[in-house]
Amino acid sequence: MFSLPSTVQPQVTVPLSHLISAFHSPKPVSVPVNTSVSQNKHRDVVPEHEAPSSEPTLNLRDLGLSELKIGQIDQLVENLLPGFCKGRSVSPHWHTSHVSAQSFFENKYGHLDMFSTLRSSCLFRQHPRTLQSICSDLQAWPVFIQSRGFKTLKSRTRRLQSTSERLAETQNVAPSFVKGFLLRDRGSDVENLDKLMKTKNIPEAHQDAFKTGFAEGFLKAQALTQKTNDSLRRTRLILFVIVLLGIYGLLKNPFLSVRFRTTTGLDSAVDPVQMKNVTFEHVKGVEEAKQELQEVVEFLKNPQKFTVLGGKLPKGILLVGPPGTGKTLLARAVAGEADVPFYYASGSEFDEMFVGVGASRIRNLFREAKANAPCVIFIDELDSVGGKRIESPMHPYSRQTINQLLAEMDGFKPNEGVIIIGATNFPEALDNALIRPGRFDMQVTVPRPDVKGRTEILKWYLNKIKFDKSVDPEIIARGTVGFSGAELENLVNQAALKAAVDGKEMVTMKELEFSKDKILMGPERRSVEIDNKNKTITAYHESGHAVIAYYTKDAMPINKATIMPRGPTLGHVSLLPENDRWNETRAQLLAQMDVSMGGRVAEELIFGTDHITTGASSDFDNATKIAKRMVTKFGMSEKLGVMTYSDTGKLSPETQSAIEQEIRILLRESYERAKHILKTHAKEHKNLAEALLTYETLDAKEIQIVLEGKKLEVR
Ligand SMILES: Nc1ncnc2c1ncn2[C@@H]1O[C@H](COP(=O)(O)OP(=O)(O)OP(=O)(O)O)[C@@H](O)[C@H]1O
Ligand SMILES: [Zn+2]
Repeated sequence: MFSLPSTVQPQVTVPLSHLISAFHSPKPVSVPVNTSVSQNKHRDVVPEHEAPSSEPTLNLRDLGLSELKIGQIDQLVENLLPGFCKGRSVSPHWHTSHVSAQSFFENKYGHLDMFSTLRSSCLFRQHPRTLQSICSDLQAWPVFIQSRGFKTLKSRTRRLQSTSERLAETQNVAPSFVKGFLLRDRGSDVENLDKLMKTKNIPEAHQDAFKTGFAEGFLKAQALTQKTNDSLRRTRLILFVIVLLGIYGLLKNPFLSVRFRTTTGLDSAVDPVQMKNVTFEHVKGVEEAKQELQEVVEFLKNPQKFTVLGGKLPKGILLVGPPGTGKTLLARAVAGEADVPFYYASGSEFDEMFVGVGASRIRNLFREAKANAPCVIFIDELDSVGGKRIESPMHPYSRQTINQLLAEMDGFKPNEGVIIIGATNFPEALDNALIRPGRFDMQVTVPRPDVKGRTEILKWYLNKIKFDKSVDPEIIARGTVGFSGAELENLVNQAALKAAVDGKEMVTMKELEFSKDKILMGPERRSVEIDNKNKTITAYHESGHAVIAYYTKDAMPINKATIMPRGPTLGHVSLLPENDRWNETRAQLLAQMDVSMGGRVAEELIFGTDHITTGASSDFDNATKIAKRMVTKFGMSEKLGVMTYSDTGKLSPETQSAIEQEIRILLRESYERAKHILKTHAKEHKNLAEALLTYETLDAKEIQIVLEGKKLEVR
């Protein structure tokens, strides 16, 4: 009899299938009745199961456990693996002596298919844990299949062996027996068990304990193995998930994804956009460019019409102009007018560190475009892909990319209906091969808008917001020389924001002027505390500029004077050209110099030579630049004649000193003229300075009222 004291420690292990076989042995010798009944039943129903089993079948007697009762085994199992036996009774339909693995794969190969393990591991754990189901589970583990799980068994044995050894020592059981049992052939091991009991003269009284220990050890080992295998499965599952995540992450990696996208043709650069909503109507102030592009639109609308007549249109059009002047907008408008797909690509997208990636993207782009002709391909920042083919460590494969672009452009016929529009701010940086006939052979300049263009652009964007009737876009346009379309759009937007912040319902000239100054000179610095003395100096300085501008015939009309600090300045006077000046006369240049001098002259006249300030430095910069250009570039000096002096550093010392002298004379004469005007109009100067101290900012009309000696209406 197995007595199952809970203190008995596990000692050795045998394959569970042996134990199962033992339960259902067809040769019960001294097995109690209840066991033999179920075994007989089993034999009656499925006798064929026993014969083909390749697994050594052992019975309780073989194991020396013939006196072990089912109830005892249950109790043992329940003690060691609580819950395993819950509700278990020897199932009447548990009739197999050969325990098959869960799948064909396992039966065939002797180990688990990793994927099926992962798929089914959860389900397994949810099965009712009858001994049979546990056995089935355990059966699947290679360690329990003697013929195939040798390695695992050995390693596991080693682990258990060490436990057994320790226990054997403490319980006076020879370690050699344990080793022998585990490592040798099962049949002889079982014999050894019986023999050992005899040879070691284990007393009868201890034999039960020995057997119980034997069985308990087996079951504990099963539990241990199950745990190990569970955690092994879990680890495998976690590893599998990590590997999957890793693969996903790698594909998301820019380098790999670029390769992936390009090789699969999924590059985002080749997604066309239908440009119906953008037309020439949306592009203002660049009439010439629009006219030149009109014929391209006609061609895209009806390519056959052109080819029938033998006409040949350029393959590539190069839009050249400063940033923000509407090149992209124009290209979109071409596609929109013709109602064809628009393929946008930025040159920098092709500028790849990796060999072949840029070239491959170009190939993809052209392949897609040709398949969807007629269409427009727009390559922004063409200089970054089509720059001169220099060897640079920064762009090691740029040569390949340009060559690919050239090859693609040569690769389709003019009548295929694909128009390539490139845009650049630096046409001089482009590779010569790109701009020869047959490639980008048509150049369209998109300049900064003139005053008329600026007015149109301002009107266009003003119409998108609420603005007061008093707003005169032309005045703003006159004060925004050199602004691009994008900057004008920004100006209107900033004015709208300012009006909203101030709680106004409409945008007025004030907000527009405000945002113009902000863009030109930086934000207002209202928080800056300027003392009265400095405020007074600034007021006289600024009104000095204004008075000179007002009384000098060729000076530009005044737009505004202010002593409000903004950006790096404490105040300023803005002048408005009536029109964009394409040329300037000598008188106009001298007038500009005089106006610049006005600030310092005012300081000197009002506060004395000892109290002049540093505030005039930028005025002198400006005046000196004009004087220098008059002498060295415009041939406006009698002494130095009609000659240009580009690199003054390389000139002879005599010429250099002659130039310097001429510049100095021009500046001194200018200073004297300014002084004369301010002395003559000292009263007006004073009135204007006081008005500025009172009102901070005065517009053109108010300045005129003050200078005419009239009283300003209280604001
Ligand atoms: N002539 C214009 N008419 C109307 N809007 C314009 C004009 N020029 C620029 N804009 C506005 O400025 C925005 C930017 O212009 P766009 O991108 O076309 O300039 P770009 O010349 O292509 O600049 P970049 O050289 O920096 O690429 C446009 O979306 C448009 O809102
Ligand atoms: Zn000044």
